[in-house]
Amino acid sequence: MTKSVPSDPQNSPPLLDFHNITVLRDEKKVLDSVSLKVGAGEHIAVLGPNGSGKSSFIRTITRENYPLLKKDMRFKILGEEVWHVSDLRENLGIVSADLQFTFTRNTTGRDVILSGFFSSIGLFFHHDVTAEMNNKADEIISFLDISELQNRPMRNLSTGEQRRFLIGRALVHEPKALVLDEPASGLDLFALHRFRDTIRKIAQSGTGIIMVTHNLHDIIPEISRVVLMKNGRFFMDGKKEDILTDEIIGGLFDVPLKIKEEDGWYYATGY
Ligand SMILES: Nc1ncnc2c1ncn2[C@@H]1O[C@H](COP(=O)(O)OP(=O)(O)OP(=O)(O)O)[C@@H](O)[C@H]1O
Repeated sequence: MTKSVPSDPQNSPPLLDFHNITVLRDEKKVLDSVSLKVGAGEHIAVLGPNGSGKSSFIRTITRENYPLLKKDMRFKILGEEVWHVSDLRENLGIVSADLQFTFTRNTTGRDVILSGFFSSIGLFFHHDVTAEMNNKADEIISFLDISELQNRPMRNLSTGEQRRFLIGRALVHEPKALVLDEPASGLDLFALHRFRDTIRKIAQSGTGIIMVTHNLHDIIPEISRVVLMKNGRFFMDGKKEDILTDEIIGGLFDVPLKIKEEDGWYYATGY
């Protein structure tokens, strides 16, 4: 059965409440005693260099990674410690390049969106697609402006086009938050522009955003909080304008650089 979670951010439990979480993969600590609380409806970016543990963090949210059991750990999502993965996926819309890779096949874009109702990779004979599901898919397809692409197989769509169908799939359950892993990778300038507009609209509608990235320019103006990650640890967490400075970001990536801000967007230059 689907868990019911209150939708009013003021009265909702935190989206994430992690305390002292350690994850081992082949004896390597990919997350090393991390703690992070993210409020309902909050928009945050986790920024870190290659190999810092960002994807491991996302896989821990999506319960593909499990933390070591410790006495004082907390591992809550939307107020709950224990989740069935399918319930979790209804509450969190996940978009990642990993997921996109699994969908690069003959499934049509529309079926990719509909498969979100069944937490499956594509539609199969036992999936009973109702009129209500089809109506929701139509609504999302119109919101994302992908109606002309909907009947094409995913493998014939560009990276940016595929990404929009994955966002559509993530939206079918009207999730409490979107969880985005390097969401803009592989997009050209036009696709990036469309993608950012879409994520901004979703953020403005009150859906929480948790984005991991190594690119400053993925951080949409709606994201006000930035957490820095290195070597499997979160080592700084604060307001975007306090964190995105020449010294701090230059130190994070070990390269001298200058940060520029324009209309709420941040860019690194001079490296
Ligand atoms: N299964 C595994 N076994 C051993 N080490 C692993 C495993 N998976 C990830 N790692 C290591 O854990 C560290 C964190 O990897 P992760 O993919 O989370 O980093 P990332 O910040 O997402 O990197 P990128 O930006 O390059 O995608 C890396 O050093 C990686 O080599």
